[in-house]
Amino acid sequence: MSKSPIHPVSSLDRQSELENSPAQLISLDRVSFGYSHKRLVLQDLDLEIKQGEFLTLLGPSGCGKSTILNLIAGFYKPLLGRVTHGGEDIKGPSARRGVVFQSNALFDWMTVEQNVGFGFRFQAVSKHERKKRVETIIALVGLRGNERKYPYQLSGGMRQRVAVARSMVVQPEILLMDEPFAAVDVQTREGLQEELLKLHEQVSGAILFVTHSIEEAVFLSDRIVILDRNLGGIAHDIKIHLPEPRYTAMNRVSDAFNQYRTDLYLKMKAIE
Ligand SMILES: Nc1ncnc2c1ncn2[C@@H]1O[C@H](COP(=O)(O)OP(=O)(O)OP(=O)(O)O)[C@@H](O)[C@H]1O
Repeated sequence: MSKSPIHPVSSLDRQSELENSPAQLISLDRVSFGYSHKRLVLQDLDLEIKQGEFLTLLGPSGCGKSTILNLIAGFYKPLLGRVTHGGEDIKGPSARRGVVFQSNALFDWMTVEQNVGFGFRFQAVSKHERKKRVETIIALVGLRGNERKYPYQLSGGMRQRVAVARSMVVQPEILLMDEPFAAVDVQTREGLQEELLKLHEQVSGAILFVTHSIEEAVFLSDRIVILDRNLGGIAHDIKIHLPEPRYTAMNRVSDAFNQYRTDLYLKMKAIE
């Protein structure tokens, strides 16, 4: 991604910045939700996401991670309680909230830059501004030089970068990512994680990330929430303090990383 200088910030600075920020971006307030009358997936759930925060949802299969993401995206409405963005009820999808899934449909007949530019479909942005923003985001996700390629000419990792760029080009206040790197090989996945952290440093949005991987969650997040299927809610809410810049390889092997991993593994085992 971009080679612009990144100023190292200590993890304490980053965490205290988030702690001192009064700005709650997204709020789930006593939310209950179920797909049928027989079972509530979420029960009386409270969750807040701050501006700029990188929050990951972890938990056993079926605990409701994607459901929370879809409620915030505006694809579903809560049965009870409120889901708000900047204090206003979320009534449907909005460009203020970008969504990236495990596999994203790119338009096969459009080039990379046309696919990315498609993010503007609901926005009144001048042609000049569009072009500038498409160029910038393509550089940020490491796709410079591939602007004229078609999806069939790209690897799986590159296609995911296009999907991320398309969601971010409209500068959403939060990016909702549902297992976005689950379908790519391990090495590509590590590269994408590092690039996402750099992107997150350079654009001022929050990220809500869903994954099954404890390692991925620890490497990426400011905060991890573990959901418990039986509670229909939050079992643990953990702040992650790792040295900045977060994307360095050391952060995958340090003692602090291993301690978080062990702690989260045991917590997950206890609720499975
Ligand atoms: N469209 C749907 N219709 C009916 N039930 C659904 C639907 N989507 C999800 N569910 C059920 O709701 C529960 C929560 O699903 P959800 O996908 O939110 O969990 P998850 O934690 O993201 O799971 P996974 O880790 O397996 O992706 C599961 O029991 C699932 O089977």
